[in-house]
Amino acid sequence: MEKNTVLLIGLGLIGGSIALGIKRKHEKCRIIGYDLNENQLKLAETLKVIDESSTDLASSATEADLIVIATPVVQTENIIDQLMGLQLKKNVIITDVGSTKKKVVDIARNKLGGKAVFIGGHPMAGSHKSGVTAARAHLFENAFYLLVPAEGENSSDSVEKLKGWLEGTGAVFVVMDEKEHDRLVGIISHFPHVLAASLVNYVADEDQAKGTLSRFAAGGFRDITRIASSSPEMWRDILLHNREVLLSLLDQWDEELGKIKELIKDENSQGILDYFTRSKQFRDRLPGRSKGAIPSFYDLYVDVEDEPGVIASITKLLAEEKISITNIRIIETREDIMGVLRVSFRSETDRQEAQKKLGPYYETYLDK
Ligand SMILES: NC(=O)C1=CN([C@@H]2O[C@H](COP(=O)(O)OP(=O)(O)OC[C@H]3O[C@@H](n4cnc5c(N)ncnc54)[C@H](O)[C@@H]3O)[C@@H](O)[C@H]2O)C=CC1
Ligand SMILES: O=C(O)C(=O)Cc1ccc(O)cc1
Repeated sequence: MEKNTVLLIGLGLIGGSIALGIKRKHEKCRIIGYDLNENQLKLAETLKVIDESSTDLASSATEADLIVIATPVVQTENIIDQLMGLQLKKNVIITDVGSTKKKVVDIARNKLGGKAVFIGGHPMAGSHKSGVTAARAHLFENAFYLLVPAEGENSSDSVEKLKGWLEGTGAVFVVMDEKEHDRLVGIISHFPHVLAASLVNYVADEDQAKGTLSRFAAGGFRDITRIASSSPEMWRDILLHNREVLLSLLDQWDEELGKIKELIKDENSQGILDYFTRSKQFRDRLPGRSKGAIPSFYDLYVDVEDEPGVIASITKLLAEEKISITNIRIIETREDIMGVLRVSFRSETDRQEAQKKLGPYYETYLDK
């Protein structure tokens, strides 16, 4: 039987993770990678994220049964344009992974017109890291994966086929239309990135003279600005694509800030308390790591004394149980005595076992 062929265009964090996810359930398929950046392409092959690399997009596309476009969203528009002029396989499915859907799906609908089935895709997990070295097969485990078929309900067979291809990602698929998609992710993902960047830039401007603010920047500031370390190019493209939604959210935001401004001005103690209580209640009820837009990293926080050998002691305990660590980092020093170590695992089971093993020796907790 002929081997199914997948073409992955753009081998960064997301493209690489999709390739690894596809291989989990389709071991025999052939994954061809294409990337404008030769280094990423070579790395992807060396790391066995893809089976072979291509420098000829056109000829690889004509061999593919599935084409996944995993480039920044403005590039995705150009790539659909290029694919349009080619003689593609009859039943090829084209999908993307971009954070915005309206522009891309509109273009696909107008340009591909029956030549191929286009189903927009958006895995709702990721990281502030870029590049194929950060790619992980489990990156999307239990995360929502939004699907936006260009042909609406007419493409339900193809949607099932695509879900089959992507089954190994472990994601939870939800189908919606492009308008609903862009508003939803505009609110819960794009807008928070704008706020994080603006907060950091504000502090940076204020900090210029003395450099004291960043020295004292506490956990809260770090927590809500982590995503400001994401790729500027990727976020530029997202803002250009989701312009209308973001402009309307910024207007509404003025109103929201106006409310708390009034409460402070009026020294309205009860009002301020209610404001924070309401937000705490909503935040506390958000789904945990099992589902949602928060990336599925399995982190365990460990209180440790800031002294030599502490990391070695923890890794030794975990090694005794053969629990693999994917990352380990000291994230905070408290009063120069205690530190918080964040240890990341591959799965929820590993995290639970680690907590059990470290429990008798260290105080551990799941959320910082
Ligand atoms: N980073 C994240 O957390 C998430 C990103 N996304 C979406 O995934 C897409 C990719 O993002 P990342 O993987 O994070 O970026 P990345 O920067 O890690 O990878 C993008 C890759 O695309 C390549 N590329 C750019 N233009 C190209 C072109 N015209 N032809 C071929 N290759 C090209 C780059 O060389 C790079 O290797 C973006 O559209 C983004 O909106 C979706 C969910 C999460
Ligand atoms: O790391 C984070 O907090 C993210 O926000 C990841 C992310 C980035 C872009 C997306 O379209 C979806 C998820």
